[in-house]
Amino acid sequence: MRNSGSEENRTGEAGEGPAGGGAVPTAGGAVPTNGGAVLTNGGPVPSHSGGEGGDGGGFAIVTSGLTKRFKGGQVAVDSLDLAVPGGSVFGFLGPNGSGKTTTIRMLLGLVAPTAGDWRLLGAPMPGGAGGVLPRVGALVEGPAFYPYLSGEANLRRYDAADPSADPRTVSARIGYALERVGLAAAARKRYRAYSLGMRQRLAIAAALLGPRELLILDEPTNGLDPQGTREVRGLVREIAAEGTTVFVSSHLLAEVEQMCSHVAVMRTGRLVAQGSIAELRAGETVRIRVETPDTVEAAAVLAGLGLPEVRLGDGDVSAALGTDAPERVCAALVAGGVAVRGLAVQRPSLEDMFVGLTGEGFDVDG
Ligand SMILES: Nc1ncnc2c1ncn2[C@@H]1O[C@H](COP(=O)(O)OP(=O)(O)OP(=O)(O)O)[C@@H](O)[C@H]1O
Repeated sequence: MRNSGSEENRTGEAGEGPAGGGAVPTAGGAVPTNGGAVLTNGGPVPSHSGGEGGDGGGFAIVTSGLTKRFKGGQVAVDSLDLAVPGGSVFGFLGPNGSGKTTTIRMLLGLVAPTAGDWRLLGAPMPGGAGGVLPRVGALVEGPAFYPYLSGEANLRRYDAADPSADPRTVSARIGYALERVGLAAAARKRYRAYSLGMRQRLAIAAALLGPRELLILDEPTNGLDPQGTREVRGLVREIAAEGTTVFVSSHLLAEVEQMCSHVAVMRTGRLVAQGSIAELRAGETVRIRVETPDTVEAAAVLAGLGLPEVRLGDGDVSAALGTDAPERVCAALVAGGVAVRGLAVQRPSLEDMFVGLTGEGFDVDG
């Protein structure tokens, strides 16, 4: 998402136009169906792609060989095979410029792929867009909000631009969306008086103006202060807990680790890793570290328990824990007369795991 950092300036005074500058309304049926997209076949879509979105029984998004080469030859997305399980909170992780926004724009039919196939909620795209996009809420590049209108009035204007939205139910749907993002009490406040976090929550409300099985959010915390970031992360978790599949891009590893059940990692347009965080963690080495003045004795106890990779430090000893219970290790140390000053179970961070997977560091710039 590119709106949030600079939006503050654009909306500081009562301007005459919407604040999001050039944004495409992407909630539900407002997304162009892109019927004219030319696809070349990058390979068959996996057979497991036919499931429903939010029930956990299938894949909400599947791409096969999805590729975007811009005029001038730059390949922004290179033969991408994604499988986003229904019901997951799927973190789409990658440094700036790695192809996340281009992928999201292709998924929503906002830009035509050069090659490849994709399905949303089981429907082949772009042909199925008319039926599927009303079930998909999206936040990409930020909706255009008028600074001098209230949050509620902005949502009314936004909804009016969606041909699939039923005007008879607009009040109820807006009420629900504002309630859902915690802005009911601020519904009548002017947009320009909203904090950054409130603005972003309003943008998410715009994506929730209908019942959504899939929510696609492009860097929803970009440019937010810590409070706004917490608000948006909490909201994403709540929406996911209600059964909506959430596909959220981010360039922040720690954010994905906190918010997501699954992750895919992009680097210069290519997918370098994909899976559930639990799967990715399955191969990790958990270590136990004991702080003690009795390092030699402690090392002997750990070795006696059969723990591998015992390492002696200055005032501490560590070993690979495997599936052993830390309390058993603690009891053995105490029984062996070791003075235990501290005991810690150390799990590698997601960043450590990606370094292990990709053989290089993750360029975190946030
Ligand atoms: N319309 C375009 N024409 C030419 N090149 C483009 C266009 N849009 C994006 N690119 C290039 O494609 C690459 C991927 O950009 P993209 O915006 O998809 O990455 P990103 O991971 O979303 O990064 P960011 O978080 O900075 O938006 C970049 O090198 C970018 O400069």
